[in-house]
Amino acid sequence: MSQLEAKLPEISTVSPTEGLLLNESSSDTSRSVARREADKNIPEGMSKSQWKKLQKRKRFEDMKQQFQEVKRAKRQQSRANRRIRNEELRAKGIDPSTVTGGPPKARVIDSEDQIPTDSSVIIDCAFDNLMLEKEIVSLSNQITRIYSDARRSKYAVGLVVTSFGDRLESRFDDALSQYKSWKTGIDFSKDSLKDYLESQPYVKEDFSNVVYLSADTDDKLETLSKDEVYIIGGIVDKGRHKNLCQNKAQEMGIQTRRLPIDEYIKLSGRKVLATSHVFELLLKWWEFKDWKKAFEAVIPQRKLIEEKSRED
Ligand SMILES: C[S@@+](CC[C@H](N)C(=O)[O-])C[C@H]1O[C@@H](n2cnc3c(N)ncnc32)[C@H](O)[C@@H]1O
Repeated sequence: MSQLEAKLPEISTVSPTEGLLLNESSSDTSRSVARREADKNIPEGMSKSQWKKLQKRKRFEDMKQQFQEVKRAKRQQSRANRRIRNEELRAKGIDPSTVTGGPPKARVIDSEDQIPTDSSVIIDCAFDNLMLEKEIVSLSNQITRIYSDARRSKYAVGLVVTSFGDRLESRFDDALSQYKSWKTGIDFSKDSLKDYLESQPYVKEDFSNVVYLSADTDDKLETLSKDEVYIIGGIVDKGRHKNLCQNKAQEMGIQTRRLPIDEYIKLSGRKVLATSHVFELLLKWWEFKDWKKAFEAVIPQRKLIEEKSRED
């Protein structure tokens, strides 16, 4: 057991929220004394309930930090255990990679190992005011997923989030603040899509090498090409805003393309995919240069049309 775990035995197996509850259910007397003491420090102009909320948030943050430290220590420990186990196996003449030890983990590829595609993907997040709070949370989680997929992918694409601000930025600041240390692999820009595109030397003045992806066009995206910029709408709207990105692209004079979804996904299913799925599909296309294989790798099997019925 690490020194830290010895110090914090009660939180090593609980989440920050549970940790908070656990903390709050400790001795009533000591808690109320501590609270009475804290109440004496209520800043002027702040109500008691605002002060209580602030204190609760502070306790939560402290607990979260302790929880993360324990998790980090556990990770280090399990890495050390694996090293020892591998050395023991090697000493017995066994190649550790041939011995199964749990599910394989996706490797984070060093960007130098990635094959450049010379293409970029922009996640256009200009739709903050059209989303519910829970949809903002969902979008922020999708962007986190996109970042991690981009880092794990064999192929490198330039990745930019435009119109980063408002509630989306607050959500990242409050709950996903580790994003500030993502030094490579993604850029967060406060610029609007138009300003960003106009400031990039690799974007042609007439936007002819830019493609906005939209489910609402008949034109199909046959292949991806180097030197092109692909835009994906950064929005979760559960189908409320049909044609939103299609219309925006048209107004900006940007061509639109749909994924060749009818060919590979059951027609009864929804044809509008989530932002993160579309990004993942683009990465997989670069890997396989084949939409069928890309769809198979990203979309749940039950949604894929069987090869036979497709031929029929
Ligand atoms: C959840 S969808 C947003 C739908 C939104 N109502 C719109 O107007 O695009 C997120 C984004 O993923 C991309 N997307 C989703 N399904 C697509 C498809 N079948 N073909 C091309 N792009 C798609 C689009 O860029 C879209 O803006």
